This record gives sequence, C-alpha cells and structure tokens, in this order.
Amino acid sequence: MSRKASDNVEYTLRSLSNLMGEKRRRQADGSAGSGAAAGERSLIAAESCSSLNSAASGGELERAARRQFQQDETPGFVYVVSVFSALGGFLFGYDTGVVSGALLLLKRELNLDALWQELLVSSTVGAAALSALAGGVLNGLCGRRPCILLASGLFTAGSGVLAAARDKETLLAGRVVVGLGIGVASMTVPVYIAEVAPPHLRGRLVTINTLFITGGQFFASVVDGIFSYLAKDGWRYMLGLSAVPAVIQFLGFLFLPESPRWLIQKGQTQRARRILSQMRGNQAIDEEYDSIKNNIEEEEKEVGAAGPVICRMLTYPPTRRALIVGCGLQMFQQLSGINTVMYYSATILQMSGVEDDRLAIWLAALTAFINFVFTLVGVWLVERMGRRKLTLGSLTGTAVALIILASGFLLSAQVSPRITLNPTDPSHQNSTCTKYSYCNGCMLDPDCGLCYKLNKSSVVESSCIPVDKHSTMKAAWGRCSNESIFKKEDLFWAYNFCPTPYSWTALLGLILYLVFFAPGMGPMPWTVNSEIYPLWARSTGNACSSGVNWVFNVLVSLTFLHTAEYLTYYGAFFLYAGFAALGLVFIYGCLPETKGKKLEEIESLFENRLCTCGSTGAF
Ligand SMILES: O[C@H]1[C@H](O)[C@@H](O)[C@H](O)[C@@H](O)[C@H]1O
Repeated sequence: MSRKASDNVEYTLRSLSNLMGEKRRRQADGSAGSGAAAGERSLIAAESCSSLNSAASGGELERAARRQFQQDETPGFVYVVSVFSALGGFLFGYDTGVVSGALLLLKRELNLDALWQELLVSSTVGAAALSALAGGVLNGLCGRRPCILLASGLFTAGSGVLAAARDKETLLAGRVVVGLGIGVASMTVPVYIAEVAPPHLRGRLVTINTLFITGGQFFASVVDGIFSYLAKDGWRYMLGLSAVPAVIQFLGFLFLPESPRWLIQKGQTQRARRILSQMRGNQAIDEEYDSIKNNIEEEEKEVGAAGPVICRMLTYPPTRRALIVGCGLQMFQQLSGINTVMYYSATILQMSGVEDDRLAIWLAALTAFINFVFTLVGVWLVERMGRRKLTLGSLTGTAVALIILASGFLLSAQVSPRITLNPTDPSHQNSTCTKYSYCNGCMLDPDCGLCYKLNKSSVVESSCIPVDKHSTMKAAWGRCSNESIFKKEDLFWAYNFCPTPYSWTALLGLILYLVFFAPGMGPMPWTVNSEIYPLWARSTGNACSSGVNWVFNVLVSLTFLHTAEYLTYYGAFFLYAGFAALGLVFIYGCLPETKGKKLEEIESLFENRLCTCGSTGAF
C-alpha cells in the first residue's frame, strides 16, 4: 500500500472512530431532537462513506468500517422479527418430521395400508412443492407479510383438521393443507429475513431459519417419542400440536411490519422509511434507503418491467446465472440424501448393535438432535467463514461420510450371515422369504426379517421369516413371533438390517454425515437463495429454487427403497456420494461469496460468465 493510501486509510478510520465517539456522546446526552439528529446522522454517514470510498482498498475497507460502525447498533426488533418469521421454519421441520411417529400409531388404529401411508407422507411434500412455486406470485403481488400470515393460517387450519380427523380421507386433506403452508413458508421466510436484516447479520439471521427447521424436526421426534406410549389417539396430539406455534406466529405477524424493500418497490416509500428506521434503530438509513431505491429504478431501466418475471429472469444473464446457482444448490442438497439418511437413521443405529426396538423412535430423536446442534454450528460459522467456504467444506465432508456409510453397508453385505434354517410356514402360504440363502437378500426384502441366535459374536441358527403385518418388530410366525418369549430364549429379530461386525462403520458414517451436512449443506442453499436475486426477481427466484428443493425431496425419498432394491444399500449411498461429488464441482465453479455484501451489490457477482468463481482464486 502506498504512503498516501495508508495515510488515507488511517485518516478514514480515525475520523470514523471520532464520529462514533461523537455519536455515542450525543446519545448519552439525549439532547438532540430526533429529526435534526437523523439529518446529522445522514450527513455523518455520507461523510464517512465518501472519505472511505477514496481509501486505497476502497470496497473492502468501507465494508469493514461500516460493519464496525454498525455492529452494536442493531436493535432487538430485528431479532424479534426474525425469530417470529423463523417459526415458519420450525413448523416446516415439525410437520415434515412428526409424521413418521404418527404413522406408527395411525396404521394400526385406522388400518392404513402401504399406499395410504405413502400418500400421507408424500402429499405434504408434493403440496409444498406446488405452493412454493405459487408463493412466488403471491409474494410479488401481496408482499411477504400476508404470505407469512397465510402460511401460519394454513398451518393452524391443517393441524386442526388433522387432530380432529375421523378417517383417512380427512387426514389426507389435513396433510395437504399443512403442505401448502410449508411450501409458502419455506420460500417466504428466508426472503423476508434477508430483506429486513442488516448486511453484516443477514447470513446468520437467515441461517437461524434453518436452525428452526432442524429444531422443529428434533422437537417432532421427541413429541413422537412421548406420545408413542399413548396407543389410542396419541397421533392426534402429535399432529395437532403444531397449532400452538402457528397461532403464535399468526398473532405476532398481525403486529409485525412488511418488508421495507417490497414497500419501496411498490412505491409506498413513507411506510418503507418508517419501517427501515425502526429496523435500524438509531442508525442513519438514508444511504441504505437511497441505494435500495436507486437500485430498483436502475433494474427497471435495465431489464424493463414487461412480461412475466421468469422470462425476464431467463433472458437477463445475471439473474439467469443466479437462478441456476440457486436451483443447483437446492437440488444438490436433496441429492446428497439428507432425508433418506435421517429417515434411515434408526435402522443404521440398530445395525450397530442397539437391540431394543422400543428405542428406535428415540434413536431417530438422537439423529435429529445431532442435525439440530450442528446447524447451530452453521449459524456461528456463516459470518466467519462465509457461504462459499462453509458450503464447500460441508459438502466435502458429506461426500466422505457417504463413502464411509456406503462402505459400512458394503462390508456388512460381504460378511452377511448365511441362512441355516428353513422352517415351513404353518399356514402354508407362499412367501419370498424362503428363497434367500444370505441375510443380505432377506434384509432387502421389505416383507422379511432374520430370526437368529448369537454364539459369542457369530450368528447361528438363522432363518428368513415373513415380518408381522402390524409390527416390524417381530416375525409373522415361528420362533421370533412373540417378542417377550423370543427375547427370553436369547433369540434376536433383525428387520431391515444384518448383524455384522462392520456395522459400526455405518454408524460412524451416519454421525460424520450429520456433523458435516448440518452446518453447511443444510442451511446454505436457503441462505444463499435469499440473497442472490435482485428485488424484482427475488420472489420468483426463491419460489423456483424452493420448488426444486421439494421436487427433489419427493424424488429421492420415493425412489430410495427401489434404488436400494436394485443397487443394494451400499449402492444407493455410493450413488448419493457421486451426486455430492458432482455438487462439489458445481459449487466450486459457480458459487460466489455473498458475505457482508448489501443485497443491492450482489447482482454484480453474477455479471461474469457462469462457473468462473473457482478461477478467481477464492478457495
Ligand atoms: O435444510 C433443510 C434441513 O437440512 C432439513 O434437515 C432437511 O430435512 C430439509 O430437507 C432441508 O431442506
């Protein structure tokens, strides 16, 4: 740095600290009239900014100084608004997570077959995909606040219908309504938080939404655990409980404000100014307000306002690139298999030697807890490491963990115990279970399980028997058909897994997977999408990318069992590892760093050709 430049920097920092001292003094005096003070503050900000601009390392320094200037000034109101919005994330997590436990009870009480169970799970995710897409139009037309109110209204209505349902058709209707709420919330909440947050806190506050998603999933698994002991009507509590946070959010948002950025776009400038200054406390808002306003005007000049937003997005290169990056991130999040791993976690843990089947539901809670705690690590890291490094690091770890997980299944398959006994079915019914000579084939058949004894640690006297239709915890007939008797006789029943000495490898893979996935690949796709689109394209961009997330969520979960049947479990997890590796290449090449930038500055990051980020030397 030249002498002149460093003098300049020093001068700038000194004047800034003087200004801050001055400002604090004035606050303590409490003497300045608010109007005059605001005017002065604007001048101060303008002055500090213009001198900063002339500094040698201009942009970077300006941002650092601005951050310092603003750090302890963020009013609590921004946090309150963010937490109330993130209740949408909590409901998203709760309602997607709670259904597995509820189904265990429902299938017995309402005699649900496999198709209906599948319908009750996928209808919600399918409805979420559709409403996330429709949410783009609603957000653009009505604003963020009415959409959040609509989502919490849908959550409340849906949980009411579910709790009171008398038949499976009503249950299906309730699950669809809840799904519609999830879709709208999943695309609106991150956008709203990003628009009200100051730049230096934006990543952290939006990531809190994902923390609430994983928190909701964890809470759901605990509720599932508690109410699973209540065989009659336990599911009503499980499904109905989400009405509580939904009502709280609805009531809260009756009093919370609209996004100032949306208001400026709609020409409601007075209201926007008032809300912005409420969000920024005693800081000068003129600079931010002007930059948002100028940006909107420039965007309209550059891109025009005619035609559907999605067409304008696709024909304007920076937004087209942002859309590819946003949708790609969401696609790779789901293709890395998070929801399969979560869903399958109880079995993986059982494989590793946990024998008590009652524990299965609590083991799922443990997995959800690890996911939650490590999302918290993401909240802590996002403003330190930045989005790019965090996502790259997280996906690398996720890919390695998937390879370990897959190897665990592979090793287990290779030493899969032989089936030594072939007892005949007392009712002489035809079953596929008798055709398997190794446990591995028996475990992959959803209709069969392994009944065996242990001699030291090796499996002896093993047979592949049809599973009981009402409970996967016991066999339909024979030695393992009565839980209390077979446990006394030192017999074991394995459904969906094979007892092998390598099971711990899968357990290690599972834990590593969550530890790496949760801080980065879990939250970053949502966080990055909330900030990479210019205002005119933000609702549509987020609607599309959330839609992609939900569509791939359905695809991956629905195809898992078939994939496992064709490729076996280790094949399925190697496939996810392959997707994660592809995702790494994509993210390395295409994801720019958005940390600390104003939303209005981010568009410029997509001005260069797509996938040139890796060549700029930024990790
Ligand atoms: O970011 C979230 C989070 O990682 C959840 O745990 C997962 O279930 C969702 O599919 C994902 O979108």
